[in-house]
Amino acid sequence: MVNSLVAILGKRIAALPTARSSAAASGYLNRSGFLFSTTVPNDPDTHEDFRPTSKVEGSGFSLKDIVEQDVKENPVMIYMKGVPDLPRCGFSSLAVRVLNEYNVPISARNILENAELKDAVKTFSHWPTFPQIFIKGEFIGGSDIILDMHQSGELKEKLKDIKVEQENAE
Ligand SMILES: N[C@@H](CCC(=O)N[C@@H](CS)C(=O)NCC(=O)O)C(=O)O
Ligand code: FES
Repeated sequence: MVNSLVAILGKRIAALPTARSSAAASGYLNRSGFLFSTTVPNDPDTHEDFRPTSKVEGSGFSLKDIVEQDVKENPVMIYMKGVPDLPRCGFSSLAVRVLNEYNVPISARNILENAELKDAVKTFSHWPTFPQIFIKGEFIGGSDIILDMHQSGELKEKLKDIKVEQENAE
């Protein structure tokens, strides 16, 4: 699905790459903070090529489609201020620190880089603030909720099978 969408969107989707990280794997983010595969080279020019539109230019895809794909394809997806290695807000930083307690890949987009993406995420989740965390396609909430779930043990339970998938993949 990712590959087919990338093929369809061509260069434009290159400006909306996805980033994956985990406590175990890093070196994943371009400067824009948009999500991209760890195998895609860091391209500092990428974000300058991005011109926000409700439809991704040259395709029938909207930013909502991108968000839908993000949360479907990435078991742990966080929309945040800044990037996991350099959060630009204490709330986003807290959420990343909590998620980094688990051995799971974290995919992220920096909503500070794109106001339309930010609005699209808010509309999609019906949640007004960031960070926003999705696990296995389910909207979880922000930093307060993820911290509560961490402390109660609920997060460990929710991420358990993601960890297993990772271990099996190795
Ligand atoms: N209590 C919230 C804290 C998050 C929060 O209040 N975020 C604010 C400040 S960073 C926000 O995203 N405001 C809306 C905006 O910046 O568009 C949580 O649990 O995530
Ligand atoms: S950017 Fe000010 S509280 Fe998050």
